[in-house]
Amino acid sequence: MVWQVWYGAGAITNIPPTPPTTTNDNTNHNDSFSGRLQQEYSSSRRPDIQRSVDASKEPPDVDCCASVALQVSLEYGRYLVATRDILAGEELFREVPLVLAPRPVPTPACLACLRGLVQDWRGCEECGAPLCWPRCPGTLHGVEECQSLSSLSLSLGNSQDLNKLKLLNEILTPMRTLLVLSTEPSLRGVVASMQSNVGQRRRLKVGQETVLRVAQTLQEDLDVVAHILGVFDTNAFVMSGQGGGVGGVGGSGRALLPLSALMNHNCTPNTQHWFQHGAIIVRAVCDIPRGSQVTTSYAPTLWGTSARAAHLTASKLFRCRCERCRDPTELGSHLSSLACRSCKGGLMVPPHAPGEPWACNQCEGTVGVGAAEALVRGAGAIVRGGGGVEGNEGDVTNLTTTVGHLTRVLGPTHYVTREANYALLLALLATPLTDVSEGDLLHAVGVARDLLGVADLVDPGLSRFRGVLLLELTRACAELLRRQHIADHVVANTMTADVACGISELTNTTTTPSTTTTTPSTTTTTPSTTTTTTPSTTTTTTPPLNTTTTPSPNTTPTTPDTHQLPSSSSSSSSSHTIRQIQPVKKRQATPENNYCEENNDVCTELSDNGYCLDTVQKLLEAADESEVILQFDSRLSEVWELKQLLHQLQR
Ligand SMILES: C[S@@+](CC[C@H](N)C(=O)[O-])C[C@H]1O[C@@H](n2cnc3c(N)ncnc32)[C@H](O)[C@@H]1O
Repeated sequence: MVWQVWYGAGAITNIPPTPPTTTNDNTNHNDSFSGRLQQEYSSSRRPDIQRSVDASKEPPDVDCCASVALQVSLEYGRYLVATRDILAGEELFREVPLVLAPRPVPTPACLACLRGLVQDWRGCEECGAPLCWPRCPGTLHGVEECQSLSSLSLSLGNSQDLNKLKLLNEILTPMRTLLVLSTEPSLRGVVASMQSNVGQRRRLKVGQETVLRVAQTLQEDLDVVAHILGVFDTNAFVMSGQGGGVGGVGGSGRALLPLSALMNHNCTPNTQHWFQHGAIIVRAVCDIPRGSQVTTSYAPTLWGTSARAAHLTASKLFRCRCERCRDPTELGSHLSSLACRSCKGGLMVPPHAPGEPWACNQCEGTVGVGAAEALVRGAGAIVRGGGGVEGNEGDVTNLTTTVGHLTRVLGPTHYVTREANYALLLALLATPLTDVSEGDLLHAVGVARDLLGVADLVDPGLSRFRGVLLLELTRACAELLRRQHIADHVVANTMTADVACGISELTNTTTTPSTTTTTPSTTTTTPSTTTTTTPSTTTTTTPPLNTTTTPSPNTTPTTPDTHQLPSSSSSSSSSHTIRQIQPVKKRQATPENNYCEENNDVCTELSDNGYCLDTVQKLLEAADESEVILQFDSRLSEVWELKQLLHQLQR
């Protein structure tokens, strides 16, 4: 049974409070609504604290879900565990947001649908706040909010003042939360119990200026505002318009999802989430044994350990100690390792203990921390520079050059190189594949295979990253197959090793592929990965390129990417035309005319169109898998197009 949480009707109100992670704050109760909320918030953090910690020994008490239950520990706070053996692909629950608010950025978003606006936006006739058009069908900008904003006299009227826009987006988070709680008082306990890390934030001065500014503007209690802003920064999910996001309109904002927020972090998570029809859908990506934590990743899974740690300590104020973080090789993916300068092919692996030198895994070479960090910082300039990744997500030429630079500076396995390679893969296959050169298709096959190897290690199972990679690999292979056959080039021994390898890779993505990819445009040495399990993530956002893990004290943690899996947000293409398969003369499969050599077998059966049925079948199986993974994804239609093409080849 899938647990659905729809607030306002049968909402959960029995979530125990957060265990103590901070000392108590000064409280200053009064009779105002905010005072009452603060009172509940404070009481939930005092007498109940001990109880909630003791409750960790009790059976889980989230009562309405058959699959997950709540547990509490001093190390992790509250977290969800599986109450039974859960299978990969099972949906765990769906939840609609309690509150949806724009991201606290200095750019205008329509307050009704949260769609980003170009500079020339229209103001709401009543309060002047940004709307995409006066009758936007989005439902988020209600009468009460409009009245509250009018009373604040922010004089927004089509403002280009970035500070004003930022302030507006900032105040909307507490304003909307307080409005929801005033109409649904039963939910106050839920919000009050959510972890806000408010004590640590105050000590570290994280976001304190924002708290002050927002509290003053709203004339609300400082502690209440601090709690709500802390709750959002600690718990909110970025909800994007993909799949009919906000208000059914398609904007993107921060969503407060109290149940989903109980999933703790792991750098190799066992769930994945999507947004569809305004709700989050949480699904297992791999089997989750009974009693295990149900986890998500708060940082892009493709990022290296230091980048993830910097993000987690700055925005979520904790240090992750998962298996991947403790392993300098990152489960064999070597996403943080650097190319050794002393030997060919060796990798400089980060030390176990901070401050120790990095050591080559093949020769005796070592490099000091300072030099290693300088190399990574240098890569930042490449990524952000004129021809880098940022702003050039779709530019094959620039990305090819960037990948070359990064491969030389950092090595082929480093996460920054692989992120650039991922961007390149998407760019290569973004145009209709019939227009992509054979060389680029072959290169895409090599990159996709390499990244699938990484995914197998750090983001395995039915993760979106893996789904997208499977889709791209299968699309490229299907096009190569179709094209080679049409061109009548496919005879014994003429098929290139890359195509053979690419197609055979589809049949078994856990087999470590050969390490060299011959690229027509560039030559990339694909890193060999030592392990064989699956998965992936994707981000086109440039990760932090420093290795420090200290939170910067004076900055508001950027939660925009809270809980956002490395999303290959750039969907690589919107429409792919499927060409009618050209009739080709039927050939007989013989050892001399054998285009199934990649399977180490003679092609025994051909379709009426002359395609090897074995190969098409394997491509179809890979497409089926990506269909399961991308079931809720905006790229699902591309999987269907691919399958349509493969069915044509099969006939
Ligand atoms: C979204 S909340 C998760 C629910 C939270 N544990 C609670 O009790 O409400 C995020 C916070 O949980 C804690 N947390 C999450 N994952 C963790 C992990 N792997 N190790 C330690 N703390 C973790 C951190 O304090 C983090 O700021």
